Amino acid sequence: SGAFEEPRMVVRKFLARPQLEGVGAVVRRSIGRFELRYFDPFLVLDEFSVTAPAGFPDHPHRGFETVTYMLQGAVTHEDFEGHKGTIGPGDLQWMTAGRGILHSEMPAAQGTQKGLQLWINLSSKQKMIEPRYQEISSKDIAEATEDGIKVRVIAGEALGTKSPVYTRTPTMYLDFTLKPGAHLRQPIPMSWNAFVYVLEGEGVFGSSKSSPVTAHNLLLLGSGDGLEAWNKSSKLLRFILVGGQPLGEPLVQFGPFVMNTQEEIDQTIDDFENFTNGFEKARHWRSEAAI
Ligand SMILES: Nc1ccc(F)c(C(=O)c2c[nH]c3ncc(Cl)cc23)c1F
Ligand SMILES: [Fe+3]
Repeated sequence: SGAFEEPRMVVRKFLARPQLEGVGAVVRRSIGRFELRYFDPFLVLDEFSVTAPAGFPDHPHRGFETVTYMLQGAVTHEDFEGHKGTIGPGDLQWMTAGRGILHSEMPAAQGTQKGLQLWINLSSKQKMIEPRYQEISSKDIAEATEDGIKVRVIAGEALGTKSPVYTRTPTMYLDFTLKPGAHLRQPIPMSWNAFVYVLEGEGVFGSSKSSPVTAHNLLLLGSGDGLEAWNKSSKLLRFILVGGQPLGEPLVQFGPFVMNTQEEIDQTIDDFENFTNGFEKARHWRSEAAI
């Protein structure tokens, strides 16, 4: 197929550096750090690394979705509704917190567990919906290969392959591995915000003349109808391409509470402290994994 009408170029690049999060866990936060507070509709992208006894003990969420994708090892999650499970290597958990979740996310095995957690904002109309989970095991994740390119379709569509994940905020989330010499052309809806996060190797993005980008770098893409990428190195290149339809709504965030007005945040804090409006079961619940 021909090149794009308007190929998206890299407009900003951030190297995500390790910082502490949870209890003793380390995350490389790219979106959500001071210099890149919100990239509508995305609130946080954490590349996390956690070794027991560290972890993410009991904490709440309201008003958005968390997408946990394991790269190595496994994490056990359990919430105040009694929903419990283990997300293993390559598995996906798409959690719609909606009106409220209280849960823990702890290492499920010895050694270092690594993965990505993306926070996607919900529209004002959807912020107080019932919590929902979409969980897909690694073997069931839609995958396609073509011309030295392998894609695992977490959300959206690529190389003619679609993910079953329902995205309340329209989102694409693609995990690409390019062999040396491979060249990718991936369409992206014109109106969506999109970024690349490099996981492994080094890649050339946007223009074939731009300089190679290495792991742990987040690339904000400018406007356009698609992304071109090249692997001009001798090693494998692995990166995620994520795009989403901007919500264009006011944002007021207080840690893991993300609403549209200060009043809604005050109400949320009140709900969490008084166990109301979706936090009822937070009154007596503690995770078994509590340290
Ligand atoms: N303090 C605090 C406050 C709010 C949180 F949501 C969290 C938290 O749970 C995480 C933040 N990044 C993450 N990456 C991966 C995983 Cl599995 C969990 C998290 C946390 F730790
Ligand atoms: Fe969480």
